[in-house]
Amino acid sequence: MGRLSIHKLKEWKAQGRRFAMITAYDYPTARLVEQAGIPIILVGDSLGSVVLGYDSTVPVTMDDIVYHTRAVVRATEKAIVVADMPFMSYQADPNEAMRNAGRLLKEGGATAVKLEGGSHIVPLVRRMVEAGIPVMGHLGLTPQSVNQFGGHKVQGKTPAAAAKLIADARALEDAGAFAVVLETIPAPLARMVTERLAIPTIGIGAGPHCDAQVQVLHDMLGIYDDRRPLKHAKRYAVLGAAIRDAVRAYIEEVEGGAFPTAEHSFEMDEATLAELAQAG
Ligand SMILES: Nc1nc(=O)c2c([nH]1)NC[C@@H]1CN(c3ccc(C(=O)N[C@@H](CCC(=O)O)C(=O)O)cc3)CN21
Ligand SMILES: CC(C)C(=O)C(=O)O
Ligand SMILES: [Mg+2]
Repeated sequence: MGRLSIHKLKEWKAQGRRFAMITAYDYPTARLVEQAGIPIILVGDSLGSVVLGYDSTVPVTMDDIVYHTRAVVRATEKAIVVADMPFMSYQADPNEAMRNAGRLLKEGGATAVKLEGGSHIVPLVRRMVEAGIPVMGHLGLTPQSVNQFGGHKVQGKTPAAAAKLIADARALEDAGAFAVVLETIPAPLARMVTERLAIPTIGIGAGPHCDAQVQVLHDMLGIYDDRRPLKHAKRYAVLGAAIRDAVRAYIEEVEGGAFPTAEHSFEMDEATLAELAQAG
């Protein structure tokens, strides 16, 4: 049967059908999100924050993304798997960018790649699409530029910044991008972009009018229930507390001798045991 086609997404938009994308970085979580019916999985460079413990996405490498993409691809058969191109894997040199994008498809097994940025990456996006590499765009709060922005701040708030974002979105569509992520921008601006494009917009902190939404899995699942929740994220579960409680119960049972019992232990037959005892 194969994976969902990227071309379906434009049809879904035309039909007014909304959809969800979610991040996953490993085999068990990718399996679970596919079983739940997610059509698109993003192997986001947010893995730097949520699984590798960095305080931004800047340190994430090509090798990190390839490694995690392979695990996600092994776990799934239907979902479109999009791999984030990490910081400095496409900004320095277009030829290197092409080879890196190729690696994500050839070695990683991804269906598509995602790049942050607007008009300045449009020629590269066109070249990738012409080479057979499906590209998802990413505008607004592009976390790889956190040091340029001076923090994770709402983008596109001034008339000039909003106009630039709309122009960038159009340029990405013209270059052949199959969808565009809009991150942390005012909801009315995301609505305007959504109305003006034929390709789907995928929002995160971009309001309810986008064609699709994306969330970081670990935020949704409440893995970090001790941190202040990000405004754009909604906790659909509190797995942090559930994991901590389970590990506490395990520690207590080991320390108190309640685990393991016969139920989780293996027997030996009486004859072998007798022979062993005799041998001294
Ligand atoms: N766990 C996690 N979730 C994410 O969505 C995420 C990451 N990590 N790491 C990579 C980037 C960084 N992102 C971030 C990080 C912080 C804010 C933040 O602090 N937002 C403020 C609102 C910003 C404003 O008011 O201008 C907030 O209060 O949530 C937003 C996006 C999004 N991505
Ligand atoms: C938040 C999404 C859009 C992302 O780029 C990531 O998870 O890295
Ligand atoms: Mg990312």
